[in-house]
Amino acid sequence: MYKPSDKTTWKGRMDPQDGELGLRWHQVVELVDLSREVEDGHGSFVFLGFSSDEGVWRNQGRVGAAGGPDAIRRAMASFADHLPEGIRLFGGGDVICANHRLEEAQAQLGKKVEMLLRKGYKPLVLGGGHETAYGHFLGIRKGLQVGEKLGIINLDAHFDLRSYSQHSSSGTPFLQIADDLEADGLEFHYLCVGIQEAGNTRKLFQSAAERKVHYVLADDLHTGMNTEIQDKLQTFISAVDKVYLSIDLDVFAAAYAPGVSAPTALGLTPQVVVLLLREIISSGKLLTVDVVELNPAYDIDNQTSKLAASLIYQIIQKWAEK
Ligand SMILES: N=CN[C@@H](CCC(=O)O)C(=O)O
Ligand SMILES: [Mn+2]
Ligand SMILES: [Mn+2]
Repeated sequence: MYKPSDKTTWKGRMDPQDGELGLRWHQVVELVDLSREVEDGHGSFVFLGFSSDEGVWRNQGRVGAAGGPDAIRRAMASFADHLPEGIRLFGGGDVICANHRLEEAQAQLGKKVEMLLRKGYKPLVLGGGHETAYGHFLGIRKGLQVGEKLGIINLDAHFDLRSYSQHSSSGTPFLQIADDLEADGLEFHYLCVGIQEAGNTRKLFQSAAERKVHYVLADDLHTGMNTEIQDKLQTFISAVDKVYLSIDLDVFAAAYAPGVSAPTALGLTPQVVVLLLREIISSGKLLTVDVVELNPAYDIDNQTSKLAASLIYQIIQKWAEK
Protein backbone atom coordinates (compact mmCIF):
# COMPACT_ATOMS: atom_id res chain seq x y z
CA MET A 1 0.00 0.00 0.00
CA TYR A 2 1.28 3.47 -0.88
CA LYS A 3 0.16 6.87 0.38
CA PRO A 4 1.56 10.02 -1.27
CA SER A 5 2.53 12.89 1.05
CA ASP A 6 0.12 15.73 1.53
CA LYS A 7 0.80 19.15 2.99
CA THR A 8 -0.57 18.10 6.39
CA THR A 9 2.57 15.99 6.91
CA TRP A 10 4.83 19.03 6.34
CA LYS A 11 3.93 21.80 8.78
CA GLY A 12 6.05 24.14 10.88
CA ARG A 13 7.02 27.63 11.96
CA MET A 14 6.80 30.45 9.42
CA ASP A 15 8.57 33.83 9.29
CA PRO A 16 6.79 35.60 6.41
CA GLN A 17 8.31 38.99 7.28
CA ASP A 18 11.73 37.59 6.24
CA GLY A 19 10.62 36.61 2.74
CA GLU A 20 12.84 34.10 0.88
CA LEU A 21 15.53 34.32 3.56
CA GLY A 22 13.12 33.03 6.18
CA LEU A 23 12.16 29.85 4.36
CA ARG A 24 12.09 26.46 6.06
CA TRP A 25 11.96 22.93 4.68
CA HIS A 26 8.18 22.58 4.95
CA GLN A 27 7.88 25.61 2.69
CA VAL A 28 10.33 24.42 0.04
CA VAL A 29 9.57 20.69 -0.03
CA GLU A 30 7.67 19.65 -3.16
CA LEU A 31 5.24 16.77 -3.02
CA VAL A 32 5.63 13.99 -5.53
CA ASP A 33 3.35 11.02 -6.17
CA LEU A 34 5.53 7.95 -6.58
CA SER A 35 2.69 5.77 -7.84
CA ARG A 36 3.43 7.33 -11.25
CA GLU A 37 6.61 7.57 -13.30
CA VAL A 38 8.47 10.69 -12.10
CA GLU A 39 10.48 13.28 -14.02
CA ASP A 40 14.28 13.27 -13.94
CA GLY A 41 15.61 14.11 -10.49
CA HIS A 42 18.92 15.77 -11.45
CA GLY A 43 20.42 14.91 -8.07
CA SER A 44 17.49 16.18 -6.01
CA PHE A 45 16.63 14.58 -2.69
CA VAL A 46 13.49 12.58 -2.11
CA PHE A 47 12.10 11.33 1.20
CA LEU A 48 10.29 8.02 1.02
CA GLY A 49 8.76 6.54 4.16
CA PHE A 50 8.51 2.83 4.93
CA SER A 51 5.88 2.55 7.61
CA SER A 52 6.46 -0.88 9.08
CA ASP A 53 7.20 -2.56 12.37
CA GLU A 54 6.18 -5.99 11.16
CA GLY A 55 9.86 -7.01 11.12
CA VAL A 56 10.35 -5.78 14.68
CA TRP A 57 7.29 -7.72 15.82
CA ARG A 58 8.56 -10.88 14.11
CA ASN A 59 11.92 -10.28 15.81
CA GLN A 60 10.37 -10.24 19.33
CA GLY A 61 10.87 -6.49 19.60
CA ARG A 62 8.66 -3.69 20.89
CA VAL A 63 6.51 -2.31 18.08
CA GLY A 64 6.02 1.34 17.13
CA ALA A 65 8.55 1.89 14.34
CA ALA A 66 5.68 2.17 11.82
CA GLY A 67 5.29 5.71 13.18
CA GLY A 68 8.89 6.54 12.26
CA PRO A 69 8.44 8.27 8.88
CA ASP A 70 5.81 10.65 10.20
CA ALA A 71 7.82 11.55 13.31
CA ILE A 72 11.01 12.20 11.29
CA ARG A 73 9.11 14.40 8.82
CA ARG A 74 7.62 16.43 11.66
CA ALA A 75 11.08 16.88 13.17
CA MET A 76 12.54 18.02 9.82
CA ALA A 77 9.72 20.37 8.82
CA SER A 78 11.03 23.52 10.53
CA PHE A 79 14.66 23.19 9.49
CA ALA A 80 15.96 26.43 7.99
CA ASP A 81 16.48 26.17 4.24
CA HIS A 82 20.20 26.36 3.48
CA LEU A 83 20.08 24.16 0.41
CA PRO A 84 22.53 25.08 -2.33
CA GLU A 85 21.04 26.80 -5.40
CA GLY A 86 19.17 24.38 -7.66
CA ILE A 87 18.93 21.53 -5.15
CA ARG A 88 15.32 20.47 -4.59
CA LEU A 89 13.66 18.47 -1.82
CA PHE A 90 10.76 16.14 -2.59
CA GLY A 91 8.31 14.49 -0.20
CA GLY A 92 7.58 11.10 -1.69
CA GLY A 93 5.00 9.72 0.75
CA ASP A 94 4.96 6.33 2.44
CA VAL A 95 4.92 2.69 1.54
CA ILE A 96 2.81 1.11 4.28
CA CYS A 97 3.05 -2.47 5.48
CA ALA A 98 -0.51 -3.63 6.20
CA ASN A 99 -1.92 -6.93 7.46
CA HIS A 100 1.52 -8.37 8.19
CA ARG A 101 2.30 -8.47 4.45
CA LEU A 102 5.93 -7.42 4.85
CA GLU A 103 7.29 -9.10 1.73
CA GLU A 104 4.75 -7.27 -0.47
CA ALA A 105 5.57 -3.94 1.14
CA GLN A 106 9.32 -4.56 0.70
CA ALA A 107 8.77 -5.35 -2.99
CA GLN A 108 6.80 -2.12 -3.37
CA LEU A 109 9.53 -0.13 -1.63
CA GLY A 110 12.09 -1.75 -3.93
CA LYS A 111 10.16 -0.70 -7.05
CA LYS A 112 10.00 2.92 -5.90
CA VAL A 113 13.69 3.04 -4.97
CA GLU A 114 14.57 1.51 -8.35
CA MET A 115 12.59 4.22 -10.14
CA LEU A 116 14.15 7.01 -8.07
CA LEU A 117 17.69 5.78 -8.73
CA ARG A 118 16.99 5.31 -12.42
CA LYS A 119 15.70 8.89 -12.57
CA GLY A 120 18.77 10.30 -10.84
CA TYR A 121 17.37 11.14 -7.39
CA LYS A 122 19.18 10.83 -4.09
CA PRO A 123 16.79 8.75 -1.96
CA LEU A 124 16.41 9.12 1.80
CA VAL A 125 14.30 6.24 3.02
CA LEU A 126 12.65 6.80 6.40
CA GLY A 127 12.01 3.56 8.30
CA GLY A 128 10.39 1.58 9.70
CA GLY A 129 12.18 -1.25 11.44
CA HIS A 130 15.41 -2.50 9.89
CA GLU A 131 13.33 -4.73 7.60
CA THR A 132 13.30 -1.48 5.58
CA ALA A 133 16.82 -2.38 4.42
CA TYR A 134 15.77 -5.45 2.47
CA GLY A 135 13.07 -3.58 0.52
CA HIS A 136 15.53 -0.75 -0.05
CA PHE A 137 18.11 -3.21 -1.36
CA LEU A 138 15.65 -4.77 -3.83
CA GLY A 139 15.55 -1.38 -5.55
CA ILE A 140 19.28 -0.71 -5.25
CA ARG A 141 20.09 -4.08 -6.81
CA LYS A 142 18.00 -3.21 -9.87
CA GLY A 143 19.41 0.32 -9.99
CA LEU A 144 23.07 -0.78 -10.14
CA GLN A 145 24.88 -0.72 -13.46
CA VAL A 146 26.34 -4.01 -14.72
CA GLY A 147 29.65 -4.69 -12.99
CA GLU A 148 29.19 -2.02 -10.31
CA LYS A 149 30.25 -3.18 -6.84
CA LEU A 150 27.95 -2.23 -3.99
CA GLY A 151 29.30 -1.49 -0.52
CA ILE A 152 26.86 -1.49 2.38
CA ILE A 153 27.75 0.54 5.45
CA ASN A 154 25.46 -0.09 8.40
CA LEU A 155 25.75 2.12 11.48
CA ASP A 156 24.18 -0.26 13.96
CA ALA A 157 24.65 -1.88 17.36
CA HIS A 158 23.69 -5.16 15.65
CA PHE A 159 24.80 -7.19 12.62
CA ASP A 160 21.22 -8.03 11.55
CA LEU A 161 22.50 -11.24 10.00
CA ARG A 162 20.01 -13.58 11.64
CA SER A 163 18.75 -16.65 9.82
CA TYR A 164 15.52 -16.10 7.92
CA SER A 165 14.72 -19.80 7.45
CA GLN A 166 11.60 -19.43 9.66
CA HIS A 167 10.71 -15.88 8.64
CA SER A 168 12.39 -12.64 7.68
CA SER A 169 12.40 -9.83 10.23
CA SER A 170 14.20 -6.65 11.29
CA GLY A 171 17.08 -8.90 12.38
CA THR A 172 17.62 -10.62 9.01
CA PRO A 173 17.95 -8.06 6.18
CA PHE A 174 21.69 -8.24 5.61
CA LEU A 175 21.77 -12.05 5.44
CA GLN A 176 18.92 -11.87 2.90
CA ILE A 177 20.96 -9.34 0.93
CA ALA A 178 24.13 -11.45 1.16
CA ASP A 179 22.28 -14.49 -0.15
CA ASP A 180 20.61 -12.57 -3.00
CA LEU A 181 23.96 -11.16 -4.10
CA GLU A 182 25.58 -14.57 -3.88
CA ALA A 183 22.78 -16.11 -5.95
CA ASP A 184 23.56 -13.54 -8.65
CA GLY A 185 27.29 -14.28 -8.43
CA LEU A 186 28.00 -10.90 -6.81
CA GLU A 187 30.16 -10.02 -3.84
CA PHE A 188 28.77 -8.97 -0.46
CA HIS A 189 30.70 -5.97 0.87
CA TYR A 190 29.31 -5.15 4.30
CA LEU A 191 30.78 -2.89 6.99
CA CYS A 192 29.04 -2.50 10.36
CA VAL A 193 30.05 0.41 12.55
CA GLY A 194 29.04 0.68 16.21
CA ILE A 195 28.66 -3.01 16.99
CA GLN A 196 27.98 -3.96 20.61
CA GLU A 197 29.62 -7.20 21.67
CA ALA A 198 26.95 -7.82 24.32
CA GLY A 199 24.19 -7.14 21.78
CA ASN A 200 25.23 -9.88 19.33
CA THR A 201 25.52 -13.57 20.17
CA ARG A 202 28.58 -15.66 19.26
CA LYS A 203 26.42 -17.15 16.51
CA LEU A 204 26.03 -13.69 14.97
CA PHE A 205 29.78 -13.01 15.19
CA GLN A 206 30.28 -16.41 13.52
CA SER A 207 27.87 -15.50 10.70
CA ALA A 208 29.69 -12.19 10.29
CA ALA A 209 33.03 -14.01 10.02
CA GLU A 210 31.62 -16.53 7.51
CA ARG A 211 30.39 -13.68 5.33
CA LYS A 212 33.67 -11.77 5.69
CA VAL A 213 31.87 -8.84 7.28
CA HIS A 214 34.00 -5.89 8.34
CA TYR A 215 33.08 -4.21 11.59
CA VAL A 216 34.05 -1.55 14.11
CA LEU A 217 33.02 -2.00 17.73
CA ALA A 218 31.27 0.90 19.45
CA ASP A 219 33.87 0.58 22.22
CA ASP A 220 36.57 1.59 19.74
CA LEU A 221 34.78 4.83 18.92
CA HIS A 222 34.22 6.15 22.44
CA THR A 223 37.36 8.28 22.28
CA GLY A 224 36.25 9.70 18.94
CA MET A 225 37.39 9.21 15.38
CA ASN A 226 40.98 8.02 14.82
CA THR A 227 43.20 7.27 11.85
CA GLU A 228 42.79 3.51 12.23
CA ILE A 229 39.02 3.78 11.81
CA GLN A 230 39.39 6.35 9.03
CA ASP A 231 41.71 3.93 7.21
CA LYS A 232 39.26 1.08 7.70
CA LEU A 233 36.45 3.16 6.20
CA GLN A 234 38.61 4.36 3.33
CA THR A 235 39.85 0.85 2.51
CA PHE A 236 36.29 -0.46 2.51
CA ILE A 237 34.96 2.38 0.35
CA SER A 238 37.85 2.23 -2.11
CA ALA A 239 37.02 -1.42 -2.89
CA VAL A 240 33.47 -0.60 -4.05
CA ASP A 241 31.81 1.66 -6.64
CA LYS A 242 28.65 2.72 -4.82
CA VAL A 243 27.73 2.96 -1.15
CA TYR A 244 24.38 2.21 0.44
CA LEU A 245 24.34 3.75 3.92
CA SER A 246 21.92 2.39 6.50
CA ILE A 247 21.60 4.12 9.87
CA ASP A 248 19.96 2.14 12.66
CA LEU A 249 19.29 4.67 15.41
CA ASP A 250 20.08 2.07 18.08
CA VAL A 251 23.75 2.66 17.25
CA PHE A 252 23.46 5.73 19.50
CA ALA A 253 23.57 5.63 23.27
CA ALA A 254 20.06 5.45 24.72
CA ALA A 255 20.71 8.84 26.35
CA TYR A 256 20.60 10.31 22.82
CA ALA A 257 18.22 7.83 21.24
CA PRO A 258 15.71 6.43 23.74
CA GLY A 259 13.00 6.06 21.08
CA VAL A 260 14.17 2.95 19.29
CA SER A 261 12.99 -0.66 19.17
CA ALA A 262 16.04 -1.93 21.13
CA PRO A 263 17.93 0.78 23.08
CA THR A 264 21.70 0.63 23.59
CA ALA A 265 23.15 1.98 26.84
CA LEU A 266 26.77 2.27 25.72
CA GLY A 267 26.17 3.40 22.16
CA LEU A 268 27.83 6.12 20.11
CA THR A 269 27.57 9.88 20.46
CA PRO A 270 25.99 11.96 17.68
CA GLN A 271 29.28 13.86 17.32
CA VAL A 272 31.28 10.80 16.30
CA VAL A 273 28.55 9.71 13.91
CA VAL A 274 28.64 13.12 12.20
CA LEU A 275 32.39 12.60 11.63
CA LEU A 276 31.70 9.14 10.18
CA LEU A 277 29.03 10.58 7.87
CA ARG A 278 31.43 13.24 6.56
CA GLU A 279 34.03 10.60 5.84
CA ILE A 280 31.52 8.44 3.95
CA ILE A 281 29.91 11.25 1.96
CA SER A 282 33.19 12.88 0.97
CA SER A 283 34.04 9.68 -0.95
CA GLY A 284 31.52 10.80 -3.59
CA LYS A 285 30.23 7.20 -3.79
CA LEU A 286 27.06 7.53 -1.74
CA LEU A 287 24.09 6.20 -3.70
CA THR A 288 21.25 6.01 -1.19
CA VAL A 289 20.51 6.25 2.54
CA ASP A 290 18.00 4.97 5.06
CA VAL A 291 17.40 5.89 8.68
CA VAL A 292 15.60 3.16 10.58
CA GLU A 293 14.29 1.85 13.91
CA LEU A 294 12.86 5.10 15.24
CA ASN A 295 10.07 4.14 17.64
CA PRO A 296 8.13 7.31 18.54
CA ALA A 297 6.10 5.43 21.17
CA TYR A 298 9.21 5.27 23.39
CA ASP A 299 10.72 8.64 22.48
CA ILE A 300 11.26 11.35 25.12
CA ASP A 301 10.41 14.91 24.06
CA ASN A 302 11.10 13.90 20.41
CA GLN A 303 14.82 13.53 21.19
CA THR A 304 15.28 10.56 18.87
CA SER A 305 13.18 11.91 16.01
CA LYS A 306 15.08 15.20 16.24
CA LEU A 307 18.36 13.31 16.19
CA ALA A 308 17.24 11.34 13.12
CA ALA A 309 16.14 14.57 11.44
CA SER A 310 19.42 16.33 12.29
CA LEU A 311 21.44 13.47 10.80
CA ILE A 312 19.40 13.77 7.62
CA TYR A 313 20.05 17.52 7.60
CA GLN A 314 23.80 16.91 7.90
CA ILE A 315 23.71 14.26 5.17
CA ILE A 316 21.77 16.45 2.75
CA GLN A 317 23.98 19.51 3.20
CA LYS A 318 27.14 17.49 2.59
CA TRP A 319 25.74 15.19 -0.11
CA ALA A 320 24.33 18.17 -2.06
CA GLU A 321 27.91 19.22 -2.84
CA LYS A 322 28.61 15.88 -4.59
N1 LIG B 1 17.02 -5.08 14.12
C1 LIG B 1 17.63 -5.87 14.84
N2 LIG B 1 17.47 -5.94 16.11
C2 LIG B 1 18.26 -6.60 17.05
C3 LIG B 1 17.46 -6.66 18.30
C4 LIG B 1 18.24 -7.04 19.46
C5 LIG B 1 17.43 -7.07 20.74
O1 LIG B 1 16.21 -7.22 20.69
O2 LIG B 1 18.06 -6.94 21.77
C6 LIG B 1 18.72 -7.98 16.60
O3 LIG B 1 17.92 -8.70 15.98
O4 LIG B 1 19.86 -8.36 16.89
MN1 LIG C 1 19.55 -2.93 12.75
MN1 LIG D 1 20.26 -2.35 15.76
